[in-house]
Amino acid sequence: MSIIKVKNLQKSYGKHQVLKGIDFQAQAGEIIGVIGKNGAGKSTFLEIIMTIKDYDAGEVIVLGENLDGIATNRLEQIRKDIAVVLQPTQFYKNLKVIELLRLFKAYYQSDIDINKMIDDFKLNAHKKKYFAKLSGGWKQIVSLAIAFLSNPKILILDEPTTGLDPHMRNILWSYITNYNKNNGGTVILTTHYMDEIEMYCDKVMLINEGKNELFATTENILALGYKSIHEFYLNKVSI
Ligand SMILES: Nc1ncnc2c1ncn2[C@@H]1O[C@H](COP(=O)(O)OP(=O)(O)OP(=O)(O)O)[C@@H](O)[C@H]1O
Repeated sequence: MSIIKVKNLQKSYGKHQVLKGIDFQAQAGEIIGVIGKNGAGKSTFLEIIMTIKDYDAGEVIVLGENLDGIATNRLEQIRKDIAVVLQPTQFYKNLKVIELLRLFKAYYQSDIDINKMIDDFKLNAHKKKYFAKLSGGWKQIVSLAIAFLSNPKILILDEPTTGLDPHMRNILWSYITNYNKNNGGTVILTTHYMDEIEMYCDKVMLINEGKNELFATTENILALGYKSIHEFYLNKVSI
């Protein structure tokens, strides 16, 4: 089942055209990595499909709805099915972890058991700490737990593991892949870590010079003769 379909997507900031024609598709249950150099337009692309940024031309269909001219009530309906984890945020600085989880459980009217979630995410030692005082890795893990409270059909992650140590990266990825396996949810993320693309993503989209230079499975890329996705990236993208 097609979850997201994007055709010839274009977006400029003033005179600076960032996206010059992106074609993209996500099927239910896929994990898709979006890669490209700093400033390539990855976050812009994610913000458009998470419905918080306008675009200039092209077609964007999310959960069967064309975003162009969509009615507000339908947009709100789509947004309920999308959860987003942006880069570590200080938004919640005055709340403790347990308070945050309770707050968002109430907000999403979630029937998820918070105590089980705290166990699953190994948050027992941290649940009474203020969010602002957690390390970057635990902030990301709490943000991910909050995102899961809405039981989203689509999970969008902007550089979820940037700055995390290898264990924290592993823990975060195990939650993401479990969510994907257990709920059949679709995950779309950006990362600069090519090993993560190779290990965890079904497909990869490379944005280069405003276009999707490639949209393929990781197996297909390696079958082209590259030793790794890292080698592929260095070969395809100039500084
Ligand atoms: N609100 C904005 N107004 C003007 N220019 C913007 C705005 N947001 C992004 N840009 C520019 O658009 C380009 C793409 O930015 P974007 O953040 O989408 O890239 P990115 O691929 O996510 O980069 P990075 O890997 O560094 O996070 C950059 O040149 C950026 O400066």
